[in-house]
Amino acid sequence: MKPYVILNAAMTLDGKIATKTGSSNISGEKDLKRVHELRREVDGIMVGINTVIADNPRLTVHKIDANPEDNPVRVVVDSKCRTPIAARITNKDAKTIIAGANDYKLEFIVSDRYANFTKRGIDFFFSGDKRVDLKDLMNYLYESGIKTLMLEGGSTLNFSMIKEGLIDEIRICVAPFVVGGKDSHTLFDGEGFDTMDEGVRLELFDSFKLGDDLILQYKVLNK
Ligand SMILES: NC(=O)C1=CN([C@@H]2O[C@H](COP(=O)(O)OP(=O)(O)OC[C@H]3O[C@@H](n4cnc5c(N)ncnc54)[C@H](O)[C@@H]3O)[C@@H](O)[C@H]2O)C=CC1
Ligand SMILES: Nc1nc(O)c(N)c(N[C@@H]2O[C@H](COP(=O)(O)O)[C@@H](O)[C@H]2O)n1
Repeated sequence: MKPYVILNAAMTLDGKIATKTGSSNISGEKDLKRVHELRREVDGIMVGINTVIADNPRLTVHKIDANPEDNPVRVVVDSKCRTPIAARITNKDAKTIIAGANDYKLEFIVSDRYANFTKRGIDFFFSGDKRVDLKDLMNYLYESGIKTLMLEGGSTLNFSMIKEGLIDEIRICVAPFVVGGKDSHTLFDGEGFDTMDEGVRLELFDSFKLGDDLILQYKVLNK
């Protein structure tokens, strides 16, 4: 079993979610409110470790009125358990689960870092050898009560999740500017598919303007 997974992201018209320097302020104010309403609705919110390092996100509901119990469980996909102890996702605002890979587990669980994390109430889940096994992780999250999960990037995790058939819905804010750059992050990076035929098919079910931005909402078809 797996949670219902909604990928939400903001990109420029040319498909970039961050520049090569990590600059990623893309959404307008109205879109950020939409994002936080979605955060309030879901049980969990998941990002890759590079997003934690680049953005130091809170991953809580903080741009609209909310109670602490509205915050989703925060999940970081972090094979080598590199999450900085001072990262905001380790604070007490919400529960946090760090998903690591088995090859790095033994060394990590005897470290002071592990003791510090567990003292802060952070939970760990290990699966896969060198990389987190995302199917296993989805099953674990579902069994832990996370029935709806918002995926908030970045590009590498987005691609692994869609390749594994784990994304059900995609909600994209397209902002009216371009930044270019072959080293910028796009909505899906990873290794990519070789041919267009292998591409994951989507069905647009809603689109609307929000402030200056355009919101596109798709169902994922061939999972
Ligand atoms: N505009 C937007 O909506 C958003 C933009 N971003 C941007 O995305 C950038 C970060 O993206 P990325 O560098 O691609 O990193 P990422 O955040 O996708 O993290 C990828 C890392 O996760 C780990 N990982 C472990 N198991 C994995 C698996 N099975 N599959 C994939 N990854 C696995 C690996 O260490 C991998 O390098 C940042 O600059 C951030 O600002 C991130 C979220 C939203
Ligand atoms: N929807 C959206 N629009 C943007 O313009 C963004 N840069 C992001 N980024 C995601 O939101 C995280 C920051 O969350 P907090 O406000 O700190 O809680 C960031 O890490 C990305 O996952 N999203």
